[in-house]
Amino acid sequence: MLGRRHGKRRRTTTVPDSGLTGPVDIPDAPPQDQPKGLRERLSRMRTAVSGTVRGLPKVARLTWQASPFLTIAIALVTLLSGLLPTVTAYIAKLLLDSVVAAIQGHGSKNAIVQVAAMQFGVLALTAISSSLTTMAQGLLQERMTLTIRHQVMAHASELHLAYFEGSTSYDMLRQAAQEAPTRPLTMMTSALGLVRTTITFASMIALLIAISPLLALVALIAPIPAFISQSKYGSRAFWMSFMLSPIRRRMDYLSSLVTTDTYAKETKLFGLGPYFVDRFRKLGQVNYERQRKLTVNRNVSSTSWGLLSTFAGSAIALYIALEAVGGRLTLGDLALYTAAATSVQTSVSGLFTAFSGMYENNLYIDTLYRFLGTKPEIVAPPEPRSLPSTVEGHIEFESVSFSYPGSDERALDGVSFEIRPGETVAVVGRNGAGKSTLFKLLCRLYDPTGGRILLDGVDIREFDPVELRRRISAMFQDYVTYQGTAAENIGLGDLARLEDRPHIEESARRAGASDRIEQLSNGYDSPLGRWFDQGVSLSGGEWQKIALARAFQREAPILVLDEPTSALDAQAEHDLFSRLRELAEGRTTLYISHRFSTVRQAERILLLEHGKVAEYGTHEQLMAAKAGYAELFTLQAQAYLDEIPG
Ligand SMILES: Nc1ncnc2c1ncn2[C@@H]1O[C@H](COP(=O)(O)OP(=O)(O)OP(=O)(O)O)[C@@H](O)[C@H]1O
Repeated sequence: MLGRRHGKRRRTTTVPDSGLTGPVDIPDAPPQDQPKGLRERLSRMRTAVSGTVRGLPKVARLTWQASPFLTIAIALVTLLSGLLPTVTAYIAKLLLDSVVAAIQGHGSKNAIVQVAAMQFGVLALTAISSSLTTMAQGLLQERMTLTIRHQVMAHASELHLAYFEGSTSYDMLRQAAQEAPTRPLTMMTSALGLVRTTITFASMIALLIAISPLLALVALIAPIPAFISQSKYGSRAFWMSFMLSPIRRRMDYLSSLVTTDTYAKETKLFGLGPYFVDRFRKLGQVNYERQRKLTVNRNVSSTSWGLLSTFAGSAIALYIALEAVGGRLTLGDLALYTAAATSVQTSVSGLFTAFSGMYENNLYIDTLYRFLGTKPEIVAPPEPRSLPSTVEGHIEFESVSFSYPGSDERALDGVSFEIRPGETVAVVGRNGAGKSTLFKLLCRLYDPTGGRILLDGVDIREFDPVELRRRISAMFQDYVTYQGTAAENIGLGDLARLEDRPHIEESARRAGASDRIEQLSNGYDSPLGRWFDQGVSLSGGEWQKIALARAFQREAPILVLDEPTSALDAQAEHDLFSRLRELAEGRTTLYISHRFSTVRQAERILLLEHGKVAEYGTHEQLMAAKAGYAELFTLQAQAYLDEIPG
């Protein structure tokens, strides 16, 4: 599954899908994707700004939902800390001026002490506000992560199966679950950082204007070259990260092939380890080279342009120094300007960094909201029909067709048949004939693209899907092996009886799992799976019996089993089918099997071929018809009979 998904994601690049073979490089950015001139860069920036600004209210709402108190605290502290650098610089100027005045004999020590006390106050406030910010951010992060993970889980549990099976939506879900929980706070912090820097910036400029409007203007203009270079490389960095993400994904995949227990057996068997490691190394090298070029270019460029700004700053500092010597400005003004010019310069680059961080985080948050905005496709109708607790189990398929989302092929094509209440039907057919699909439609994991399915004469879409599924006990081919105790593994089949031990033991007995469970050191309380220190590793067949027991745990009027004995030994299979008669008593039962010895025990047999019903009837009828079923049956029987002497 993992492999298939990784494959599908990579259509946008020229690299072969899986990354397991082929060139280990990524193409250069196509020219149309790189902004050409300053105007285009500015227009891109405008789009980015408006998108990001639109994202802000959502983030603010999320933060507020997580904790109104902490949100207010962070906002207040941010506003305060935006003013502090300006106040600090201004106090430094006052201190210097009062020292000079005292030296020149027309000031008092008292004034110096007063300014020094003020300076202490501001510095203390700076320290307190910074530690308050750290604390509030830490707490808010915890609460927001919890809130968002909770929302993602709750929403994912509502979504239809098809959502989980598409590669694009899978990507979205993965991002929403893994990346998004930390992003809103980072975005909020960046936004507040932006506000703080803007306040510092504006107040510094105001201070400078008070000294000299010309100086304020120069201080504003000086950082522009650095800003332009930042913007150029900033957008390249986004682009690069987009281009590199397929490479990173492939690296993750290769790494998981070598480090995950489920793959380890085969990796060793085929001697694939060194090959995968080598591919990983080569991809890593490409990744690093691209990053290195960008990082070096970005830094060389921003340093050179930055030097220009530094030069302008120094020239003005010199001008002020000369003005101070001439007595037109004070020494304090000189100190203030130097502090302000530096601060304005760092503010400009701070503004950019904060904004580019916000832009990136907003992309993740956008994904989160797109995910949370995805509507579940299989929902209850506005006024669902009520289902009696004991449905009869009369099932009818009426010209049912179905294609999987994104596929043109019909997995089911005009399928019509009827199962009488309490009847047992075996569904047979070659691989890919549509058997499992039929079961998925019956459980309403998908809706037919054509035709309808009736339960006791009512279209199943008229029921609440949750209610409908309560009437069905099912086991699919790819059943889950829960990392939990044996009792939990079975109990999860019916939440209402999760802790009903006698019932769980009875379900295990029905599935033929009880003997093995009772042998375990802690019986039903033994942990199964490798997550536990003393977890028991069961064999494939033993796990299948547990999964069967889980299906039997729910005593529903319809029983649906997809290859229930594929991993069972001959004896266990025989025992199960002997018991199935008793288990199927009074229930409509459908099972898929490739073993004709078990298939013939069903009351009726449905043969599917290429998504269509080819034959439907009793074993005797289908054998007498001497068509597809008879052929398959004879083929399998022959293989055994040939071996029987005489
Ligand atoms: N999740 C899916 N998305 C897209 N196509 C699918 C999906 N699951 C199955 N298919 C396609 O639908 C067709 C029918 O598959 P289905 O699983 O119903 O076959 P089956 O008869 O149960 O086969 P098998 O005996 O191998 O279990 C196949 O061609 C398969 O490729």
